[in-house]
Amino acid sequence: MDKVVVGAAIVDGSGRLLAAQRAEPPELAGGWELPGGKVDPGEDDHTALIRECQEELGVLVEAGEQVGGDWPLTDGYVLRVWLAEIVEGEPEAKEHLDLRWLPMDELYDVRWLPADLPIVRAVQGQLDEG
Ligand SMILES: Nc1nc2c([nH]c(=O)n2[C@H]2C[C@H](O)[C@@H](COP(=O)(O)OP(=O)(O)OP(=O)(O)O)O2)c(=O)[nH]1
Repeated sequence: MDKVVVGAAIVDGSGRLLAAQRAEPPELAGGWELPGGKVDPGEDDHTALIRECQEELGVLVEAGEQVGGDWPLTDGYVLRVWLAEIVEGEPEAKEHLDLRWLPMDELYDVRWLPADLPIVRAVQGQLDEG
């Protein structure tokens, strides 16, 4: 079975998407991603999503619609992504190099990790649909 990474497409009240810049490993450092991480053994996806946002950003999020299905990553991992909004706290880069709130017309101004590009396009499409 595929191993699962969960990611949060966190959107604020102005329709901006939160992008986070990876600090490690060296081959991914500097690239931008959606906050999230690996689902622990025995943990469900939703719990992992909430936990990772708490650990990485110090915020409580509420998950909404899923964005697509299983997005392929390397090494037998898949990435599952949900739209999310912050219900408590201000995001801080606790584990990332930097954070940026990207308005929809600046979505591609950061160097997204390769796996994330189609996901960001899907997020944009889903937000456009309303
Ligand atoms: N969180 C996240 N990971 C992504 C994205 N795109 C992408 O290719 N990945 C890859 C990078 C990593 O190889 C893997 C996630 O691992 P991670 O290092 O964030 O997981 P983790 O926080 O649980 O940390 P660890 O247990 O490996 O220390 O998925 C994304 O948008 N968000």
